[in-house]
Amino acid sequence: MDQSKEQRILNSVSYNAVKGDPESVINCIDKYCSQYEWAMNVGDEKGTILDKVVEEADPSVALELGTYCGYSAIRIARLLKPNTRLLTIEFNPEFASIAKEIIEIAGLSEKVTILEGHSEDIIPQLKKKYEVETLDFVFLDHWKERYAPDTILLEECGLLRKGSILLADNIIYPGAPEFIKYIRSNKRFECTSYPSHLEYMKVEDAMEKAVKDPGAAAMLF
Ligand SMILES: Nc1ncc2ncn(CCCCCNC(=O)c3cc(-c4ccc(F)cc4)cc(O)c3O)c2n1
Ligand SMILES: [Mg+2]
Repeated sequence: MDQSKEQRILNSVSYNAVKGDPESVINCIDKYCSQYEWAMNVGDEKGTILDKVVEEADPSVALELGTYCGYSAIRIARLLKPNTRLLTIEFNPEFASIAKEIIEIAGLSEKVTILEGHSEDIIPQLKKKYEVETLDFVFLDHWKERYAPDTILLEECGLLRKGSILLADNIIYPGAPEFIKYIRSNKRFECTSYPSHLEYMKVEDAMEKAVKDPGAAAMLF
């Protein structure tokens, strides 16, 4: 049976990356996907935006929707403080198991929990089954048509607090028009657009940050 592209990415990381060094895993995946096979990792240009927003959020509990090979999970988890955690949801079992191995090579298995399933099924379980109170940071990188309904679901499940930060990938390409319409017209969120490029390509793309009730936190003091 021929290997999948994701298996070939794992082979490259396993052979070339320095065990326990997240930066070397990130660089290895970016090198492989720009030189040999394109893959839908957030990449280094948008990854730098992700890094800055994660540092701004300084989350105790972070959620990622759409793990894929674990590239963005590693970018997020390498910036997390001790005793903080990232939960990441992936429904494709092959991707979930490849991501688990790549996250292990990066030495970040303690900080990252991969939850296998559909976001719409797992989000309602986060409070009770995964002992989440509220989410400080959410990275949306799964089905683009699920960005808006899952943001509403996170709200309905009481998982967002004043100051929770959402960051969404692929606002231009493939695009998430319903999400943009929803989030920019919702007075509870303050939105910022970060123009960039599609991973490993010269195609325009962007990320959207949405902070819930930003002013409210400031008004308390
Ligand atoms: N509900 C639920 N719950 C849990 C889940 N886990 C996985 N999924 C499904 C996720 C399926 C992959 C999502 N990501 C993308 O589709 C994506 C695509 C491109 C792209 C593609 C072709 C081009 F020519 C150009 C650009 C680039 C990106 O950066 C992308 O992120 C889930 N869904
Ligand atoms: Mg993406």
